[in-house]
Amino acid sequence: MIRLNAVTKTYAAGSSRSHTAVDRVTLGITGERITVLQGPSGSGKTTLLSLIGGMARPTSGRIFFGEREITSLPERFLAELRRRQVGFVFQNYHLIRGVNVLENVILPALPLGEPFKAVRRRAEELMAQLEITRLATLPVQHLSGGEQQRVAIARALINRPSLLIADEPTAHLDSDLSEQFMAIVADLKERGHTVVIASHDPMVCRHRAVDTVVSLHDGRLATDAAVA
Ligand SMILES: Nc1ncnc2c1ncn2[C@@H]1O[C@H](COP(=O)(O)OP(=O)(O)OP(=O)(O)O)[C@@H](O)[C@H]1O
Repeated sequence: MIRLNAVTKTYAAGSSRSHTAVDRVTLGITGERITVLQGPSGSGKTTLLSLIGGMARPTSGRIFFGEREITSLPERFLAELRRRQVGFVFQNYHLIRGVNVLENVILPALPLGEPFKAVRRRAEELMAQLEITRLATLPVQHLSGGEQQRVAIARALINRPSLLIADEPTAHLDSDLSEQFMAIVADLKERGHTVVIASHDPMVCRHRAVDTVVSLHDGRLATDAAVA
């Protein structure tokens, strides 16, 4: 479903602060699978996720989303692709402060014009699965880190994205909720979605639903091992 061909991302290219975060990575992420990116802090996991999800452009190399090359698509097309096809769970959540939990979950669905009742029902189902129903009317800034993380997960799933990207999604969850997150993504996979997770969490890397673990070191791919 997603192919990266010799993709490099250099921040501040051409300046004295230039830093290559992703270095000539060639990677195929096939549909209906869960892929985990692992690697030490600073190895380029977040940068690689943002390239895969069309949030960042490579300095060189080519990226294909399905049959479509997205390497140099104009921003408005990339934004449309992200809105319709990609759900993101960011490391620091990116929730909208001053807006309650239910509204945060529902907001990404509004520009797509689906009947509000259907969106609300789906939001309520996701919130029940993630055990945040009782928080629905609270402003997000009143929540703990783990609660905010679960809101971010529900929000990422509201548009039923074909690709879910999650950056350290279990970092603030206890083991039960981490298992719950993995059960949700395993279910997404069964329903034909593709999931890419960056994680240090051994439970995530070894989870039975994970198909592929990709290791990054200094922006380079180290291994691409199938998980039994
Ligand atoms: N916007 C930026 N400008 C300059 N350098 C950056 C930028 N974003 C990331 N980097 C650098 O690129 C390298 C890779 O960062 P990245 O966040 O992709 O790593 P990571 O593996 O996700 O790390 P962590 O596990 O700590 O989140 C790091 O050395 C980081 O300092």
